[in-house]
Amino acid sequence: MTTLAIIGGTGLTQLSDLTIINREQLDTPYGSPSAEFVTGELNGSRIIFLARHGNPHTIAPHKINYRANIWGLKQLGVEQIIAVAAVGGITCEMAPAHIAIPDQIIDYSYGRLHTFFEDEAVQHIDFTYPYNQKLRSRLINAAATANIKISPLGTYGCTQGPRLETTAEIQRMERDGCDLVGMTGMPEAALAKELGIDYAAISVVANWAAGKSEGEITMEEIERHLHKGMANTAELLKAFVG
Ligand SMILES: CSC[C@H]1O[C@H](OP(=O)(O)O)[C@H](O)[C@@H]1O
Ligand code: HPA
Repeated sequence: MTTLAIIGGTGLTQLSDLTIINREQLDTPYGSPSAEFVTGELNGSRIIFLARHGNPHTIAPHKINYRANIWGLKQLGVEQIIAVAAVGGITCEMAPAHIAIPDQIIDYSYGRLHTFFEDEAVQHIDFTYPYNQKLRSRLINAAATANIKISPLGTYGCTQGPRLETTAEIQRMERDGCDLVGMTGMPEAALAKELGIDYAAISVVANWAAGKSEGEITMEEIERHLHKGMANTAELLKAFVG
């Protein structure tokens, strides 16, 4: 049986529907992962859960030890990852609380430890399709089963954070072709690909990106929209594993 992991981000530090079987703290050659790896049953299926920012949420996006997280999951035999990430919505379909299954990435982050291939013979992985197409299709089908409206495509732009973007930055990202903006999609997706783990993402829109609505972005609106978006995400995940 394929071992599936779910990585939770902002608004998803734990899966409330998970029946916990085991919690494991791991060390890796790359240092400590963000949190303990939680094994449990979700809708009758065995999964491993990891809180990307720690539990409680204390690790900023640029401080996450992405290599330790992905290495730890590989050590536990994980072959597939569904990553859940809060995002800002850039294009008009990506309204707050909406869910998208992105198909492309543009990486604007910098200075992150972003590869496992440093000290040995250089390896260049193919990254034409950063997200696994079969996992994406399964997520899209699961959304239909659970009757949740989603966008089946979208380009995710990964910024450095932790600050949010300026209006001009978002305008430039839109010209580049980004539909969504977040801070953690990279190097997470590329590291999974380097280790041969199938990876797909659920992007949950927390707010209109900077300059796409009146005024400034508030944490209050982010929390409100995420509350709704994460309730749908929980249903989507149950349909996906069920
Ligand atoms: C204002 S919330 C920003 C925070 O939320 C996202 O986290 P994650 O991708 O782990 O859900 C975003 O990337 C930022 O880290
Ligand atoms: O507006 C945003 N920008 C970057 N990351 C985010 N995560 C949630 N909202 C945002």
